[in-house]
Amino acid sequence: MGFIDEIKAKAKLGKKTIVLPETEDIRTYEAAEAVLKEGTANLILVGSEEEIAKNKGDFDITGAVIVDPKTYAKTDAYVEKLVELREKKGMTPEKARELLLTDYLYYGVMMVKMKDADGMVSGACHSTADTLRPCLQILKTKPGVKLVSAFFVMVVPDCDMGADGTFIFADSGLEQNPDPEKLAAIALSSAESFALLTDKEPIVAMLSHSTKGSAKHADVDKVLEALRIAKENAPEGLLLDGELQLDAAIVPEVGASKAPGSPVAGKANVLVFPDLDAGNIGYKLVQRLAKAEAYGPLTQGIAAPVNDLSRGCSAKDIEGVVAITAVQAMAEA
Ligand SMILES: CC(C)(COP(=O)(O)OP(=O)(O)OC[C@H]1O[C@@H](n2cnc3c(N)ncnc32)[C@H](O)[C@@H]1OP(=O)(O)O)[C@@H](O)C(=O)NCCC(=O)NCCS
Ligand SMILES: CC(=O)OP(=O)(O)O
Repeated sequence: MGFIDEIKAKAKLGKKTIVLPETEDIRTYEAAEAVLKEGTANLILVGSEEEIAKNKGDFDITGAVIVDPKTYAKTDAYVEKLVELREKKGMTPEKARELLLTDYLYYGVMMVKMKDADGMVSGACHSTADTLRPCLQILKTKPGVKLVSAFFVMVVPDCDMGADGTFIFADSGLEQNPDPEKLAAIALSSAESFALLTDKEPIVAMLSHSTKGSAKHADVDKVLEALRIAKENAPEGLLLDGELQLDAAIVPEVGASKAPGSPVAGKANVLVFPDLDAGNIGYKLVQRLAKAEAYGPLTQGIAAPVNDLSRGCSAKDIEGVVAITAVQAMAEA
């Protein structure tokens, strides 16, 4: 079974409830039909009956619960809670009501916050900043984790590197220029995400344009400092090394020649990029040129699972991310 089929099989056992707030986008309905047919999650769609009937085309979404913020019985409770959470940031009851009635992403996040849903998936027609800002503001970081970060699960066809072609790429979606402490936190969260989603041992490479001192630069020093911090905080036995170039990280012969003795070189399956430019460009290169499946940006370190999508995603990508979100929610329970 491939990565996503294994995830779907797990998701079916938990049957979590996932919110899809982007009811203006036809891909939402195509994905919803597939999710409901396969039984990987229960679904909540946010919007009015009329909007949804107009936007859904011929897709069959029987079984999805439709929540209209204007009439839903819990909207007042969401307004009250949002004010309580964001009062110090200037949130008033009037602003909260206006926001929740007009921005379905905020509404969906409040449903997760109030435990009326187990997770949310959006980002097919909203930028990552607009998708993640409500989650960061309302759900916040999980206790004991330094920051929320974003990763992709990449499944590369006909590839014997990584875990038979499956990798995590991080951070490819959120933290623009992580300092060493943040980069270390990204590495440790990514190792946990890999273990959770693949049931395989994470092998973590801190990527750079240098391998073991082959280049000198402040950017290399940043990765080395991140590695030092990550090692200090890592669970015992975690395979983690750097600084490694991409080829040294994933190609066994290159790893053996550039970084002999490294426990990671040549077999890494978790790739930690030095910044978001590298991570975002890197995932899109592999997705578009190697025709890899790319699931994400998935969040980690957040108090409840809310995941993003690329605006270039397909309905199949949404369907996959719904199943992944359900599996993350099962781990939270
Ligand atoms: C996600 C992002 C929008 C957050 O930044 P922002 O909008 O400027 O918002 P702020 O910095 O005001 O942060 C909003 C809240 O989120 C929190 N936050 C921001 N980044 C965070 C992180 N990585 N982890 C945890 N909390 C975070 C802030 O502390 C703040 O909380 P507060 O409002 O309670 O004080 C920003 O990091 C971003 O644009 N990232 C790049 C996204 C992108 O374009 N990716 C490429 C395509 S995938
Ligand atoms: C992840 C990502 O790059 O998102 P988008 O393509 O929507 O900017």
